[in-house]
Amino acid sequence: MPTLRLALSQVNPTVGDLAGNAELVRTWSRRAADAGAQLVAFPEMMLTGYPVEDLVFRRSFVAASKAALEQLAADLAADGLGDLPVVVGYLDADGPPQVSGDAQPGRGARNAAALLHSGGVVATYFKHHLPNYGVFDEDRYFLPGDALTVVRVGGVDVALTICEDLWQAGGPFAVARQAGVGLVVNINGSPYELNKDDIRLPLVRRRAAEAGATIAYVNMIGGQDELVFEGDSMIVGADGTLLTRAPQFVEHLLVHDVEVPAAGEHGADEEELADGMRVVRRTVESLPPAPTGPAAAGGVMEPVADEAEVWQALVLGLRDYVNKNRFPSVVLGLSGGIDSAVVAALAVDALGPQRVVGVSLPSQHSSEHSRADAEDLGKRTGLDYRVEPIQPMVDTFLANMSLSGVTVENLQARVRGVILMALSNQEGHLVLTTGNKSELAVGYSTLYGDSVGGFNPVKDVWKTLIWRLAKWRNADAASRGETPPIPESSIGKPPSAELSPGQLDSDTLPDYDALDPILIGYVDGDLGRKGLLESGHDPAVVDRVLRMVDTAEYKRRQSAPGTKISIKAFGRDRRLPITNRWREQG
Ligand SMILES: Nc1ncnc2c1ncn2[C@@H]1O[C@H](COP(=O)(O)OP(=O)(O)OC[C@H]2O[C@@H]([n+]3cccc(C(=O)O)c3)[C@H](O)[C@@H]2O)[C@@H](O)[C@H]1O
Ligand SMILES: Nc1ncnc2c1ncn2[C@@H]1O[C@H](COP(=O)(O)OP(=O)(O)OP(=O)(O)O)[C@@H](O)[C@H]1O
Ligand SMILES: NC(=O)CC[C@H](N)C(=O)O
Repeated sequence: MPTLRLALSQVNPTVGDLAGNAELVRTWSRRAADAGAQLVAFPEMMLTGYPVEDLVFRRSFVAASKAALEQLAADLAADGLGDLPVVVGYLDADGPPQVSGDAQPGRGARNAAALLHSGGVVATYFKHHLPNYGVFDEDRYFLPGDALTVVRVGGVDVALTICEDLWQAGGPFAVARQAGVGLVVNINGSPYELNKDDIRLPLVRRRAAEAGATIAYVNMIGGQDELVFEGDSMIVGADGTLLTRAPQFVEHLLVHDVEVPAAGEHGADEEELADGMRVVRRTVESLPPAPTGPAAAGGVMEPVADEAEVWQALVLGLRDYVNKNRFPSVVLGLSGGIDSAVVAALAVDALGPQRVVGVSLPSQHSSEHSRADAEDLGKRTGLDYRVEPIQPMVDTFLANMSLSGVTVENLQARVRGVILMALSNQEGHLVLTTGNKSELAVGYSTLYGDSVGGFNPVKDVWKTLIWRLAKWRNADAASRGETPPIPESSIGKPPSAELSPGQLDSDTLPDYDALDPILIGYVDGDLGRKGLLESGHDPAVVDRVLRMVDTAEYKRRQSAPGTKISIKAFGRDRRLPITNRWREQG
């Protein structure tokens, strides 16, 4: 059987940066060539970044993507890489003009892959299965392709496929079997969700069986607004053997020698096969010489603990949001509580302590331990720690307006928000907001107060998971002989907003140990009241919690973006009307 040395480039593109992304392809193709690769693959929509959303409707953007692809092919040849087949994702269009005012906006646009060789585009493939659920809206943007592209590379038939093609049975992988291909390259923009890697491997195995071929799966890494991509690139043999698997959340060149059956008789250039799909065949004439030595061992990355995985996802999501939007630094309020402590530790891991400003904003209700814990966090992490007392400003409001009760509670949170935004305007920091998913679910935050900010690293993290993350991060530091970043007393103390004397979260909310399972069932699991009661929850608590969730939609709709880590994050994953009289019954 012929052996082909594959290189999968698990890289971090930036949406809209066509020149920068093309440069990444050139750099990583050079690395692949230096490693002796005979075919290198890059992720879905590599040239444009992913997802590009309504940029698809910009004719100028589509034209720029196509031009960048042609230019890239020429540049690779000029770099001396003309012999190396390079598979790269990009945005194409072969339909009528795209204007968002059209009856069918975006029709004609294609989520495409190209194989570049000898200075040109040898073959293109258009994604067949378009995901249109959860965070994906690809029916809004793209037309599905109806042809499987098969390229003969060094005596092996290689089929090109894109992400969702792998998630559905039938279509390209079934056609690949009929076409007798030896290898299917699948390029991805598959966003992270906790435990998705456990689904991905069996899925790739199923498709290997369906196609009767080796599968080379390459996924991007990096943050893009609310999504973070983890990589998890891998190669699985036709018999389901996991041959190699890349680490998550880091750029990586996965190089592996695969033995693939030699291609048979060359079929017709175009023929109709199963599922109404055609096969289009192309040939790459020359290849880099077969490598003399073995490929450096790619290895098989073992899964890590859930907390470690989520921590890495949150760090990368935050780092890329800050850096790709070109913020020099971030600022957040440090209350001495667990949420702001975890966000500060994430920010320090993402950006380094010199790019994180933490501000203690004490009022007359702030306890001594809160101030001390905030200061202790500052010392442990080395961030830029500051103190800005808010009581004089709150008192000025109260001297000029007659306010009482919750209004005064919210006033304190809002004065803090004003101060953080002032520091942002004055010094250029991005404000991080710290509300966890449980608080967002029940609306336990002050609009334009503690919810103020441009990005929320823990938006999709349930409160009970916040505690687990804090404990894991501290233990991880201790195991390396480092100072744990989060003060133990911030982890142990009962949660409190400290907006009125002796206030505790438990005055208003059920304990988080009782609250979170109900919220997880209702939000992540889409259970109704009946389903929640069948799961054994107290009916009175369920009714109270569901009401809080339903009536807090207006707060969530105005909330800052934050990294998705769960199966259903607030935002695009869960779209509900704000004006809504429907309440769960019986
Ligand atoms: N449907 C709708 N569409 C648009 N806006 C709507 C609305 N319904 C109310 N509103 C507006 O929202 C206002 C009420 O919201 P808001 O001003 O936020 O105030 P509200 O939700 O009444 O109070 C905030 C609660 O969060 C607690 N809190 C605050 C800060 C931090 C923490 C924490 O521990 O993390 C907890 C605080 O103790 C208090 O119980 C209304 O006065 C109205 O202006
Ligand atoms: N005294 C304070 N000094 C600085 N920031 C504060 C202070 N109090 C609240 N904040 C900010 O407002 C956010 C909401 O905090 P709050 O104490 O009201 O409840 P929380 O959701 O339990 O958060 P945490 O666990 O961080 O205390 C905090 O995470 C912090 O960013
Ligand atoms: N870009 C895509 O087609 C992604 C869809 C796929 N179900 C995934 O999450 O991996």
